[in-house]
Amino acid sequence: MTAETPKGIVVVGSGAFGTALAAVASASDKVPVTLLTRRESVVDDIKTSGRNDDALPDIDLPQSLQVSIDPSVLEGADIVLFAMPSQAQREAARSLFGFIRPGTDVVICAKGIERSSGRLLTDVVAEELHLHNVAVLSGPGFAADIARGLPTAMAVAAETMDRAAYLAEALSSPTFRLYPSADRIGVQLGGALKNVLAIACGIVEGAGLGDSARAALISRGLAEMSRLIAARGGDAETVRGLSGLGDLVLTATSHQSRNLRYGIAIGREGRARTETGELVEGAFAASVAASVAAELGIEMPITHAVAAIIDGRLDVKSALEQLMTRPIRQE
Ligand SMILES: NC(=O)C1=CN([C@@H]2O[C@H](COP(=O)(O)OP(=O)(O)OC[C@H]3O[C@@H](n4cnc5c(N)ncnc54)[C@H](OP(=O)(O)O)[C@@H]3O)[C@@H](O)[C@H]2O)C=CC1
Ligand SMILES: O=C(CO)COP(=O)(O)O
Repeated sequence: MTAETPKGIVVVGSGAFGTALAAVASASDKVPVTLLTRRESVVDDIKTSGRNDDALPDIDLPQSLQVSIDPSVLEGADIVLFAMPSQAQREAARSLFGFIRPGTDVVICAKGIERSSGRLLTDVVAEELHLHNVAVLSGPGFAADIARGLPTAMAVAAETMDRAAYLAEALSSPTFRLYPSADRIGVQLGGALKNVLAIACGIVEGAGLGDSARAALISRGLAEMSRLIAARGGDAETVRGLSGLGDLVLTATSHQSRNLRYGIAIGREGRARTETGELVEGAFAASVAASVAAELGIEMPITHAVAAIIDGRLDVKSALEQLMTRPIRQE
């Protein structure tokens, strides 16, 4: 482990996850933490009530947490967490480029793939910020649980294991434990693909297809994840970890998950809804993951079925028939 300690952490994005990460990082009082928001109302709420009720209702935030609307706070940070939705990461990086110092550790805290290009978010943000040390934090943990101080463990992957260990040490607290990894591809694709599979599990639940079908989806879904991770140059073993199996089990079974709830609504109605009503990362990831898999010649039948249902090309009944009548293969 490294003896280096950060001087300041800024979390960009005052939604549920950004607020939770800022809360847990400042609760340990190791280093000054600022939540950077775009909304004056969030600054007012946190300063007057000590809460961000829009994002995390009824959760008291640590008094030491600072909040600002001024991007120049980034100039004093050596660790910056990017906690906005996947499809907003490029735009956020572009708009903040002039404020982030060279050498800053930027950590992506979103679960997705760029929809327009199929690229990993670490590559997208590195390109916009002209940085190479862009890391990713992912794994099982609902924002409300993290902010309440319930025990949570996630993975943080960086360019080197040393850098990941430094970030894990800097961002962990007695209730939030980070495991370092050098597999940015595996950790990132695990986080993005588990959302697609959580939608599939929701469809199964909503359509009343039973718990046995859910278990089959989790298991075969993991096989899809590991194939794509390996084909993109990651370590297929990463899928057994927090950002693969861990997060898939959480989001495929907990009704706190927006992806699962979206899938349940589809399963009940028999076809996709055009409006998700809240952020559903898997609805963005499904078709791009299916296209990337097709380009690489990787079989991902569950991902393809979810993409086709969401795009309105297939109803739930036909998707199930297609999946169940595929040629029998060795597991
Ligand atoms: N919620 C959870 O339990 C968890 C979420 N995640 C991941 O975290 C990511 C964010 O999710 P979550 O926090 O739930 O989403 P929310 O919908 O709660 O919040 C998203 C936030 O992103 C901000 N935002 C959007 N675009 C930009 C931008 N260009 N620059 C700065 N801020 C921006 C919005 O700010 P504004 O209000 O100003 O519009 C909003 O506050 C997702 O990828 C999700 O998968 C990961 C683990 C747990
Ligand atoms: O990623 C999450 C928990 O690990 C949050 O899941 P949802 O985005 O489905 O709510």
